[in-house]
Amino acid sequence: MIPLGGSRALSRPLAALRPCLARLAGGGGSGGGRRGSAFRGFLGASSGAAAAGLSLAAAGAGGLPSLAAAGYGGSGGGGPQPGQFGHPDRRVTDILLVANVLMFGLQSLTNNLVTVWGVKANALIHAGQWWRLLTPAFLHGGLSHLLVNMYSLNNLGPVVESTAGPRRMLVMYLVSAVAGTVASFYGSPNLSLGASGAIFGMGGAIAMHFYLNRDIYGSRSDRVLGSLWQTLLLNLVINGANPRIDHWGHMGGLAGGALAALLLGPRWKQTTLPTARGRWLVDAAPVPWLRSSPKPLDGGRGRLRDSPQWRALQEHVQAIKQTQLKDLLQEEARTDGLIREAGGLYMDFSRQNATPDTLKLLLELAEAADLRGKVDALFSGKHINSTEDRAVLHPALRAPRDAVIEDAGKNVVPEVWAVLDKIKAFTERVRGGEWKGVTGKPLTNVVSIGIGGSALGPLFVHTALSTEPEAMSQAAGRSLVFLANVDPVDAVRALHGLDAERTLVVIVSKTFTTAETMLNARTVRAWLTERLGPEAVAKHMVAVSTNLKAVAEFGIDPENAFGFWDWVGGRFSVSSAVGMVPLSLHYSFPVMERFLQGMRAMDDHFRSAPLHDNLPALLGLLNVWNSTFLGHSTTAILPYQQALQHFAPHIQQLSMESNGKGVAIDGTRLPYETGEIDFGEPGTNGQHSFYQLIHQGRVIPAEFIGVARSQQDVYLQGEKVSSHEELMCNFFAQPDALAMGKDAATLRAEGVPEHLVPHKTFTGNRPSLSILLPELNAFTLGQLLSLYEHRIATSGFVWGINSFDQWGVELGKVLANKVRAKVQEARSANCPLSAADGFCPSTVRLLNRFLQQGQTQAPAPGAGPSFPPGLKQ
Ligand SMILES: O=P(O)(O)OC[C@H]1O[C@](O)(CO)[C@@H](O)[C@@H]1O
Repeated sequence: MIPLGGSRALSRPLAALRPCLARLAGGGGSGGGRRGSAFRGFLGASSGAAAAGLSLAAAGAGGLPSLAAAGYGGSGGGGPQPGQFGHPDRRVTDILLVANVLMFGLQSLTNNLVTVWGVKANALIHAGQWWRLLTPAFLHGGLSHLLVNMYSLNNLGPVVESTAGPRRMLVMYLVSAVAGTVASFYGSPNLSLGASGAIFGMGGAIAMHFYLNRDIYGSRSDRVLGSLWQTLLLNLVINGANPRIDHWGHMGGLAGGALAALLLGPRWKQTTLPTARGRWLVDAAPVPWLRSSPKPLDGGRGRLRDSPQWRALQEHVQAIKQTQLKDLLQEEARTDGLIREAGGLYMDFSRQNATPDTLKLLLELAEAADLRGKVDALFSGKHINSTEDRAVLHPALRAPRDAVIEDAGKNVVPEVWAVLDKIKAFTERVRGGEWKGVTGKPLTNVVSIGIGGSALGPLFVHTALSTEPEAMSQAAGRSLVFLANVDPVDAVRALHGLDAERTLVVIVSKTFTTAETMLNARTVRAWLTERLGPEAVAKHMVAVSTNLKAVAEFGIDPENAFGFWDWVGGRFSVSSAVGMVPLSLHYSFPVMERFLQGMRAMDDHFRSAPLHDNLPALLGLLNVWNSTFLGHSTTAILPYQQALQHFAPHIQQLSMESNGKGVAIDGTRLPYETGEIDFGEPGTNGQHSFYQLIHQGRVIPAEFIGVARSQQDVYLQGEKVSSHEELMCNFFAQPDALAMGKDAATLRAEGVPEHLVPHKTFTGNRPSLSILLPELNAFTLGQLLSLYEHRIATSGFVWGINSFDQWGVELGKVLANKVRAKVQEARSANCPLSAADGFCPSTVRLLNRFLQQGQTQAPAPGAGPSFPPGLKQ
């Protein structure tokens, strides 16, 4: 709003208004009293509200995210865009725009009689002309005044309309308009007019909406609120001292809009509905009059598929299918655009079936899926593992001591460091020989019992560091083996030849109920106590678990247990005590601390780098591109580094248990496939095994991981290159072979016989990406692992699934319990199973054959364990 008087065109009708005002004010002539002087004041003013409106509009246009894209407003996920005049989702905004323009036309046509009739004039309002509380919001003091306000309305109106709906938006607009005039009426004696009070109200409504619904929007709320605050501040700095702006009107409008949004909503609450599946957002606005109907809680997945961003990528697939990598790879600029580096890790994805346009579209999809908000939710302890109502805070496991990361209002970092300190003290005592076995010998062998996430990650790290010079020297004279499978053969493999007197057993199980781990733990306990007596448990067995009660019941002193928390998923637990206890025993705590620091460095990068340069985010998006859009269901993980021998099996669990889901996070069936089949082997072994298929059979996107400096290199006299260089030559050759292929013409030119040409042809155009590490040590290993942890989370966030639960593993476990009971029954009754036992005919036959052929005998009561020969010596 501006005090009226800046326009010469208005001076005549205003002059006509003057006696009337003076009379109503009880003053005489033109100058008496407060109102008279104010009247003189505005006659000299100009339409200086322009800057005020413009700056707020800038926040609306540039700073505010597309709410529709977040899945909470508008239609089809795309939502009304400010510039799309005539879009059905911004009808009220358009009506208001037209109304203002028409009114301005009328002001001109009537030689400002309309202005005189409607302007805010305190004396006339006092006299009962109440319409003047609303009408000033539809009048303007000049063309520039109108244009700036309409620009602002065009930016902010659709945001309010998409979040609150058209009717509520209209009410808020009118309330803000009146609130602006009322504030001006009480605070300023000047005549004034303009839509900016109402437009400030739109800003207030947006701010209130994002504040009230910050649980739903996550970091998006913070960004919007931050942007609005900045705008307001800027406004005050630029225009605060400008007497030609009706600040009362602006502030009144702002407060009116905020209050209207507070009362009218929408105020979203997450809940379930008795009548529908999944979780819903229900509008709990205090004034129920204009409440919205419930919406499925989603963040975008179902609707993400219908979004313009998704459709754009689908259409883009056709364009990509017209391209050939052998041509694309000639483009220098494209190559530059598809290479990134962070923390010394170099990532080249120019051999993806992708162009910079693909990247742009994928980043837009990430925005539509609120990837940034979901990442922030992860790091800030929101319970994003909604089916288990748990936070997902594995980054807290490697956070610095002074970090603050909260779960349910409690900083978890001190607890993390309490356990790390305990691990450090314990492992130093064992490694230093202070902690001895029951026979007084130092404990130099470690057996780590655990399965899945309680084994695969630590095993991968153990192998990766076993040839790294420093770790190797720290591990001198020590051994570490992993016992995972319940197969007794695995127990023999792990224990055969071990000296019990020098062996420390670490039982690793998040739940401490996993059948395989607990049977193995009982087996190894029997193996130990048979040799060293029952007192061996106290000195030779420790545990890592979240279930310290079960640990105590097993017979392990809780003092010898290392806890972690339900906010650490099993497959994300390498950096907890799960990995830190056995690996620090073997490699020392300082080496493993560097591993944590490497993970932290990549966590920080993931959290803070823009998505465009964010390695894990880009990897995750490329996964979505390959698997969902291009239909490649498999990913090959191909480290050219024998030390990474167990990397692919760990990633297999990390990825497939996380993202192998059939329903979205709200329980609705997904309209697309998620997850990928991961497999891999180190090069060059894989080349002599399955590479045939990836070169000429199915198209399988490959991830090549190479290391510039080897942990151990050999360079023989007379060889052209060192052994590591020989290995790396393959690392560089294979991606090009996949991408470039070899065509029939080249083969013929080489004189290949015609009947062999089809067999020797390589179609090429097969996607891969290459990651190059400077070297493989504890730090870079941490970076690599964190890169893949976050890449997998990114894909899951975009797919709209819960990557942090694993209900799919339960059914088989339950059925195994039933089989166990029936096997025991059948053996003790010495009677075959039948259909009455509740199995299908096939299982009955298989089980009976097994019982017939198996040689297992239950031990006689009171007899010792029946150990196989491999465990007897
Ligand atoms: O650490 P725990 O509780 O023994 O579980 C082992 C593994 O079993 C699983 O629950 C799957 O069965 C994995 O998610 C987990 O890593």
